[in-house]
Amino acid sequence: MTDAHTTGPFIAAIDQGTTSSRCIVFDKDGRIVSVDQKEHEQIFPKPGWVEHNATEIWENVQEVVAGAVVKAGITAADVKAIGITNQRETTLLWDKNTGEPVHNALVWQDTRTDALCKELGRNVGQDRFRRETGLPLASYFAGPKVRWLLDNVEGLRERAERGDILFGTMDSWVIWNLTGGTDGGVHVTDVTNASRTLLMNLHEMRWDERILQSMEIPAAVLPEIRSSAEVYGNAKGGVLDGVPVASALGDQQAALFGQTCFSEGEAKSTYGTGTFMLMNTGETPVNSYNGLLTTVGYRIGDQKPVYALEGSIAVTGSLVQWMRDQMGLIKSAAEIETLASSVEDNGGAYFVPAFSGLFAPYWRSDARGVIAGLTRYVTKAHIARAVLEATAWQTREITDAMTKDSGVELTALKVDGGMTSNNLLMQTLADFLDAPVVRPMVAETTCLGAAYAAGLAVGFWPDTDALRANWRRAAEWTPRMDADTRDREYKSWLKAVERTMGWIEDEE
Ligand SMILES: Nc1ncnc2c1ncn2[C@@H]1O[C@H](COP(=O)(O)OP(=O)(O)O)[C@@H](O)[C@H]1O
Ligand SMILES: O=P(O)(O)OC[C@H](O)CO
Repeated sequence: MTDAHTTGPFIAAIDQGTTSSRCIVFDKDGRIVSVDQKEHEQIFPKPGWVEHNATEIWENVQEVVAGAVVKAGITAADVKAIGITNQRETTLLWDKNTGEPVHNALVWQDTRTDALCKELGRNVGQDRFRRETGLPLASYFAGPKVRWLLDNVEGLRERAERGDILFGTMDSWVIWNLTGGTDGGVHVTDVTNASRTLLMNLHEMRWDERILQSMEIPAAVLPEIRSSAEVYGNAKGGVLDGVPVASALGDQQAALFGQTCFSEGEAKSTYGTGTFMLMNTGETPVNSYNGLLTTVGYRIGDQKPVYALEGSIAVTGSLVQWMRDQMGLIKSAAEIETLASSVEDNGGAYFVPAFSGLFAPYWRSDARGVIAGLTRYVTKAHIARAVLEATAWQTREITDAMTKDSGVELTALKVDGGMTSNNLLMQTLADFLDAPVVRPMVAETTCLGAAYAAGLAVGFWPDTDALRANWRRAAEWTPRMDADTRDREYKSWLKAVERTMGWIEDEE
């Protein structure tokens, strides 16, 4: 049901995430009117391989859109635009004549392209990729996943070269289906998603022909690159039939937008399955010399693109899930706070969750997880504490790199995402960063950002100043730890990180 104080019209945002798809309906003040959400299966065919069934995902998306619209008690006529946001880099190829995926989607966490990336590094050179795309050559990104599919699904390369196959990250897949699929669906992506493929020239916002050649990817499979806020087409069929599909942003860029980080130097960090900190660097891409990514923050219509520096951490909330599902040490994610709070400190234990190698600032695919400092004294409560500290220390490493690259000292950090409901974690974060941590009223900043971009595209909101006015602080944590303890603990953490490196040998 709609909130008693809200009247239409509304914007609907779809977030196709790593663990679930959700749809949220927002009103003009950026308040949530209704939410619907559904999880999808995580498929682990081999160690290091992670897949999603894209057909299941599209069915879930349709279900949650219908669910959110019904819960809001509205119809398509009340919805001015649909915004899309998505897990980034997750890669799908499908047949444009049948609409059938040719293989499960390869998820961003999947490491099967490690060897391919090493080979590309030797043949083409790391520097070329960094220079043209802003990214290090790593299995995280979409391009190598496309190449793997073309090389490993029988007959696929020929079909792709004939023009029968489409590539997309989840934004493209959802938009294509939403706008009609085999019946005239539009095949597009936005600049933020394209900037995560290792295939887009970051300076010119176009597919890079030389990189496509060296990756052996036919241009015929690629979607058109569009801005993050414009009408791509109208929804065809379903409960939102006829509503303009008016934004697409990778989920982390959407959170930057939803946190209204529209000025240079403003940053946010989102704590979900993984953690991603983005800092707005304005209209110029800033090169990173400290292990961060240079990426597109957003582009509104035909305005200039806005760039960002990003620190990506692969494993944060998923470590809590692992403690729950694989270790059985807690029954719910929230229980980690109770368990960790039952002890004063980590008891000397440090947990570096390098399950998919280490992302920023190291980019080491040969690293694997380590629990260091174990003695008989350590209990499961100390491990729970070390799990939470791992997220906070990894954030600290990224803020250090951001300061070095941008020259901007962190004065406060805007946070969002599922893990921010953990007060102990938020306090630990403020302690380790030695800076205040601030959470906004609407913690669903990813959907909010997609809604804001779609709303700007159709004139629902006039400009970014109107969006800023909606941002309100809900909670703040200030640092309490003394400098000596912080420095000593940080040194121990860094020592534990060293122990993770070089675990995987080349031939593995
Ligand atoms: N109270 C909590 N303490 C620690 N982690 C939590 C808590 N609640 C949820 N999480 C973690 O947050 C993640 C879910 O956050 P969410 O923002 O929905 O993630 P995503 O968008 O990546 O699916 C899960 O990995 C879960 O383990
Ligand atoms: O779906 P999330 O929130 O885990 O986000 C995943 C990121 O976009 C991966 O780059």
